Amino acid sequence: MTNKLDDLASHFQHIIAGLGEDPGREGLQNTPLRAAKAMQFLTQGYRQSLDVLVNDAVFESSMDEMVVVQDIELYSMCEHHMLPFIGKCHIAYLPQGKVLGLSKFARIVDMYARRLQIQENLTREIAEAVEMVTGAKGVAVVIEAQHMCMMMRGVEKQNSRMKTSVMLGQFRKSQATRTEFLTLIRDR
Ligand SMILES: Nc1nc2c(ncn2[C@@H]2O[C@H](COP(=O)(O)OP(=O)(O)OP(=O)(O)O)[C@@H](O)[C@H]2O)c(=O)[nH]1
Ligand SMILES: [Zn+2]
Repeated sequence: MTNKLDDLASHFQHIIAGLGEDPGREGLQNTPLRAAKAMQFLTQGYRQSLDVLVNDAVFESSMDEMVVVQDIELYSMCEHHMLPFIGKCHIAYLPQGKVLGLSKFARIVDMYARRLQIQENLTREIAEAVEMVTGAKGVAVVIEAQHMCMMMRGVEKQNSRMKTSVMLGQFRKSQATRTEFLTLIRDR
């Protein structure tokens, strides 16, 4: 019985042959397995859970001012072309008795980014996860990214960036809160 990795590798072998290459030539002999491992890594978010990832790193705190974690690197793959989109994610929240361990923001970003995504859904999923885990009064997420499917192929535009934002709770209700967040991430 073949395992999932071997199965995936055999599909990559067909892809290589389908591209007109010889999968048996020396430089490509281990490529199907490497590519399969790389794709498994890049989609490991499907096999992770928020509970395990947060690992109870939610701490009681009287902090009730805005917390911002900005410039979290983001590597994802668009669900239309399975090509990378790469950028930065900024997250803010207004704690309500609980704060989240700092590294967990990056882990949450990675869990949702390591799936086939569109940027809009990725932004929303990150915001909703932070809201759920922290029970915050509000959560804001901004993603700025460049899409390889627009750069390397298609319209071939090298300098356009897509910005998406999701504002929940207080960030949605209050213009002042939104402005404070947007000013904080702009002044860098
Ligand atoms: N809104 C959104 N669109 C995306 C994202 N990633 C890729 N796309 C777009 O998805 C669309 C797919 O369009 P199609 O016309 O079906 O595919 P295509 O013929 O390869 O399109 P072109 O890229 O224009 O050549 C394209 O406009 C992509 O730019 C994303 O994260 N969000
Ligand atoms: Zn795409």
